[in-house]
Amino acid sequence: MPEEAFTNKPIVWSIAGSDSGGGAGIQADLLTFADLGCHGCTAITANTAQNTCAVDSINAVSIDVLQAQLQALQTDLFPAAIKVGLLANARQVLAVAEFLRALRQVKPVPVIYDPVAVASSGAGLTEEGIAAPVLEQLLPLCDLVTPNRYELEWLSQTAPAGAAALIGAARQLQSRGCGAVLVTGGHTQLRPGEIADLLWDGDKADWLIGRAVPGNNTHGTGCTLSSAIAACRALGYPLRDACVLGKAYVQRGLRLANSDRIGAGAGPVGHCGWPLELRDFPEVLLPGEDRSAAYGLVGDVSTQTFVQGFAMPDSTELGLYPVVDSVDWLQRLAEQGVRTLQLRIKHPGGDLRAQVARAVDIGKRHQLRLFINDYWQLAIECGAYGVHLGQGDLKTADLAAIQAAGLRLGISTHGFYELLLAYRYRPSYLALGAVYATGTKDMSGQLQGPQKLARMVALLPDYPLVAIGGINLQRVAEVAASGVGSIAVVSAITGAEDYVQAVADLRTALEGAVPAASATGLPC
Ligand SMILES: Cc1ncc(COP(=O)(O)OP(=O)(O)O)c(N)n1
Ligand SMILES: Cc1ncsc1CCOP(=O)(O)O
Ligand SMILES: [Mg+2]
Repeated sequence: MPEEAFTNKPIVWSIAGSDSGGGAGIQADLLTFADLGCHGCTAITANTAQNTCAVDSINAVSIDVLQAQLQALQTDLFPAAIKVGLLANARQVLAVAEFLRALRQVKPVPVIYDPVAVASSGAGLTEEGIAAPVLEQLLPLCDLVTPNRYELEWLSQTAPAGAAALIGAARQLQSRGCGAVLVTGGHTQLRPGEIADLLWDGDKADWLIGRAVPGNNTHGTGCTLSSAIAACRALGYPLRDACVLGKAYVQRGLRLANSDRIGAGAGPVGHCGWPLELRDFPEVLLPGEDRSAAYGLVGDVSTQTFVQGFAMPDSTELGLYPVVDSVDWLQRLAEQGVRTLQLRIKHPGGDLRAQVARAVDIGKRHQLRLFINDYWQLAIECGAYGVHLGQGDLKTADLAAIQAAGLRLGISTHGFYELLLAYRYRPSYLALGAVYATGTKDMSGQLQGPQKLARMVALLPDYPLVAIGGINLQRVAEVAASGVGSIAVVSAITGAEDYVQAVADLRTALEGAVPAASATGLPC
């Protein structure tokens, strides 16, 4: 392996207990960090004696020993994210909170807290009386808290029955000062066969619905989930993407470890590498779905009818896809033989309807796959080939009308969560971006880079996918290595000195490019 493979790994800490059985606690955390490409460090809070059947003893370390570990790490191995797990007593909670508060002054770091209080075997893992210091001192320092149903009851002091009550309890817990709450669904099936995690970020409730995996190898799922989320935050994934990836990682571990026989009790969940298969990823529950009621979303703000399945393009490979702001540009590029095009008018002047009608006419004459950005009503009225919508538009556009009119639908996505959300509609294509920074549109906070792009493309290898954002001739090969079937460009064509040459060069580069398994940045 080349030397660079060992450098630049983000450092993630686990402040948690040791599981002598090797299935949970820091043992699971370290396996997870390594699996996801991070370097794990530990500050051990307790040296538990346990196996797959029972927890025999907890054995908390002293505050001095805990602080010594944290100090040693801080001076040399500053973290990119921290996972906090088992804290054995109130003194440890206070010591960790004090340390995290001071660390925050040096540099803010994402903190993911898995409030381990009860093992899956039912054994209590902490002393009584830690809820108050957790709520008052620790919670406000956490970006995400990941309770299971029992831990949610413990911390919210409620016994939520049903989905709506779970949302209420999650909201209440988040209001104590943490950034977000992810309630894991392993102990409650709101619908048969579905294991749904609830993410409340202070703004919005999201249900991430996974399929139940039969089997007994569930030990360490909570630890693994929270450490996978911490690893993904350290790798630069935003919170929602990190939650989706963490859940997929656990799902993969449950699926692949299913046949393992380790110990006589609940065996350890597997640690089986980066999730690259769609079947391990959760579905994002969408407004208007039939099953919304089971997830407590009855009476929600949405008045949308949920529809799935839009007319598909004639090919999954849409090729070079220029996005232009005028009918004249459409005409010029159609004459160059470009087949996929988008009219994206951001500063309308003159008669918009007439422009869309002219564009549709050019599209028909040249047999274009012509998508109209934003103006979906005009696109329907003028009989366009398709429309392109952003994530925000999904809340307001009449998707049922677009589907009924037979128009194709392309949807913008920025990361794993939005990709999974948009895929639920089964649109005609999914756009992934912004791959690189671009002067055309402010995409700060939404940049993916070629490696994340490749990891997303891997989920949908046979679906029409479009990469967009900062793509130019020099970058085509790197983008195409992801396996994406189309690249959308604005300035690489409309800002070129010679657009005819630019079109020819981009097409040649795209046609000559080859998908590469190494584009995911993972061992092949
Ligand atoms: C192919 C393609 N992908 C993404 C976009 C961006 O669309 P949207 O999110 O609607 O943002 P605006 O283009 O409206 O600024 C796109 N236009 N085309
Ligand atoms: C519209 C849009 N959506 C995401 S990035 C982008 C702009 C792409 O423009 P360019 O190809 O010039 O970077
Ligand atoms: Mg738009």
